[in-house]
Amino acid sequence: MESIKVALLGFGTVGQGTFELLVKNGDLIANRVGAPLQVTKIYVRNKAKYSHIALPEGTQFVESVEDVFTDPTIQVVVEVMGGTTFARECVEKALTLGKSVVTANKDLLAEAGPFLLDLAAKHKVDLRYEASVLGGIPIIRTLYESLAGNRITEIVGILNGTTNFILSNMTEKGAGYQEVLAEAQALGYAEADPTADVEGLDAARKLAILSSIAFNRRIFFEDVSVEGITKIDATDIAFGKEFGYTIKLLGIAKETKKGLSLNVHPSFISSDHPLASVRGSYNALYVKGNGIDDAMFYGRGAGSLPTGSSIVGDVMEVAKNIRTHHLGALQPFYFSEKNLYASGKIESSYYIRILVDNSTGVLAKVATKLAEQRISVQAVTQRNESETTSTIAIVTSSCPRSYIVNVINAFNNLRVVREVGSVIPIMAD
Ligand SMILES: NC(=O)C1=CN([C@@H]2O[C@H](COP(=O)(O)OP(=O)(O)OC[C@H]3O[C@@H](n4cnc5c(N)ncnc54)[C@H](OP(=O)(O)O)[C@@H]3O)[C@@H](O)[C@H]2O)C=CC1
Ligand SMILES: N[C@@H](CC=O)C(=O)O
Repeated sequence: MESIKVALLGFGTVGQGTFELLVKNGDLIANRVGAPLQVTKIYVRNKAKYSHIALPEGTQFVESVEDVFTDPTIQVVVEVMGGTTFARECVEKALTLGKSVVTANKDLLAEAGPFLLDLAAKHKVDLRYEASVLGGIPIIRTLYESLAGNRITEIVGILNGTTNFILSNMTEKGAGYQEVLAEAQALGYAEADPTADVEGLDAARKLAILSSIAFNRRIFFEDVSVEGITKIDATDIAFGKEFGYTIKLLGIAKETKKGLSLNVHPSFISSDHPLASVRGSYNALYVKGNGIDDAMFYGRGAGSLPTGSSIVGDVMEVAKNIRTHHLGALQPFYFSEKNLYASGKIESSYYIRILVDNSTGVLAKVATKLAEQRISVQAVTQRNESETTSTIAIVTSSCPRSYIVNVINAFNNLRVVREVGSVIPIMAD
């Protein structure tokens, strides 16, 4: 039986996980596809870097990407380099040459996904990207196919493994931010530039990709309002625990009467909420649909083999389509013209932390400012920091974000307030 030839572009964490699975599960994969899959070429910039790796017969490293494009036997190109410039050139070229593409590149998908999907359809080839969102959790195809009969109203998720690993370790072990970030990098969870993880950009890209499918719109990274975890510190985590909350970086896309709102920001959630128990590099997505009601998808959101698992699943689907002449059958369905509601205008309860002078009546002054903005308080706690200062942590009732912006301005003008620290939305159960 003739094998289906595959090329890898890039051989880092994900490239190596993909290759390992294709080799070690080769028999099983061949049986399931109906033909063996063979990686014949792996494009890398510098072969010498990989000289310690013994490749099986029939697989070679190449240092020119043209060796892949000019090889007519290669039908599937797996792009696992990352970035949006060279990677985009390669993906466009492969599709235009009639080669199907599988990629894990959320940066590229969130920037140009709709364009690339149209290009794939035009050239009657497949573009698959399961690995671009939630690592090993099969969510793209689930939304695309299994949940296609639902009108989806909301998706809420922990979409980034690195930040979840950092926040879990800070919460459970009292670990320091920098130390845990370095560990996440060593484990292969973080992006080449981890700013994308900790500033929430990676989660925002994933939310754009998921929302495009769930809400049938062309949604891009720029449509998402983003805030990362860099301002969260141990004090907030400790106060959160006192109030019964756990901190998570959430991606939330919600249909409202005014349109779709898309937000990524740190959020307190009740410690009893199922998302609170999603720890370490695990990710999860909550989906609300008018048929399924609520469903939660959970698993490893990053790492070599989990992400490789999603890539291999996609390569197998493409290979089956090659065998059955069904390439290009999976068309994107962008048909909704609904407006985006200004993201960032989140109505919810909020946690506010302020540093104040230890003067008489300080709590009453703070309460007056809250009342003036029509904000009612659910809980409040005060902790002495020194002889002259203390921290006040407040949990408000649900109110529009604009009320919170106003009260923060008012606090900043209050002489007894030394500093307004964190302001964190609290997700309703
Ligand atoms: N790590 C993870 O858990 C996940 C990653 N992803 C995505 O998968 C993709 C790859 O990530 P990951 O494997 O972690 O990244 P790595 O940095 O580990 O690997 C990237 C590989 O691509 C190569 N590469 C980068 N740029 C070029 C280029 N211009 N020409 C040739 N080779 C290039 C690198 O080569 P060199 O060694 O020469 O730099 C390296 O081999 C990214 O899009 C990432 O966002 C998606 C889900 C999970
Ligand atoms: N850096 C990403 C990798 C997977 O997408 C993450 O931490 O989730």
